[in-house]
Amino acid sequence: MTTRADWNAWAAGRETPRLTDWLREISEPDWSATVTHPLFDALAEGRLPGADFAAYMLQDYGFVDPFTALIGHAIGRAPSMDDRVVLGQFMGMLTSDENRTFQRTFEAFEVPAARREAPDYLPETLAFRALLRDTGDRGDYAELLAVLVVTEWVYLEWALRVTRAEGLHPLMGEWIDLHDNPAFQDFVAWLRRRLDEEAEGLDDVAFTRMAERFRDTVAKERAFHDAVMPR
Ligand SMILES: Cc1ncc(CO)c(N)n1
Repeated sequence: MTTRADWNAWAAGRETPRLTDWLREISEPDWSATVTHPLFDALAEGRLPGADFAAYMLQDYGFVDPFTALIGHAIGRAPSMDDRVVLGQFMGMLTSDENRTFQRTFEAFEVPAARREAPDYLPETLAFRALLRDTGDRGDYAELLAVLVVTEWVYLEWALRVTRAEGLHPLMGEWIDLHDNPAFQDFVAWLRRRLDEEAEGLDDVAFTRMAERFRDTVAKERAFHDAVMPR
């Protein structure tokens, strides 16, 4: 399912095959389950209680920490200054605007300092953190890109998909804005293009490792959002 031969067979039957389209397809049904997750509809339609939004954001901040480190690894392992510039600019946004959205959310919904400092991470959050750390420590550049393509493309897709309620809480609106704005769309397009390119030069073992990493990341996305969905 994840070999270069599988990809070649898939590509042979298509006019304009893209590696990242194939990766997405072999990651079903988890991909679509994440993009269409009811958590995002509840959030956008103003049906997610503030305390549940804050609880989700607290778990997600546990994602963002090793995710930021992973981008650092990607900047270090990138083959060119061009790539470092794009990744560095994304890192800048993440550690300024996005980081402040988290801080303001914790303040607005009165997450106690003790919970912010020592969050009770769900098993699914811990599993995602472990994947991000492992990829950051051991992954080659294509694997790092695979994780980035999943995490950012999935967020772009749900953010473009949802319908916002009028009078939505500004912080929930901000969370959507961070993931559907034109600069973010450009970044996701760049990530996809770079992974499409980098995969061409991989040997068979590295290719499968990259594709497995992509599928595993999608599975982690689905499990994380299932776990943070209030029931
Ligand atoms: C779990 C998760 N995946 C992706 C993103 C987007 O970076 C996020 N904030 N959280």
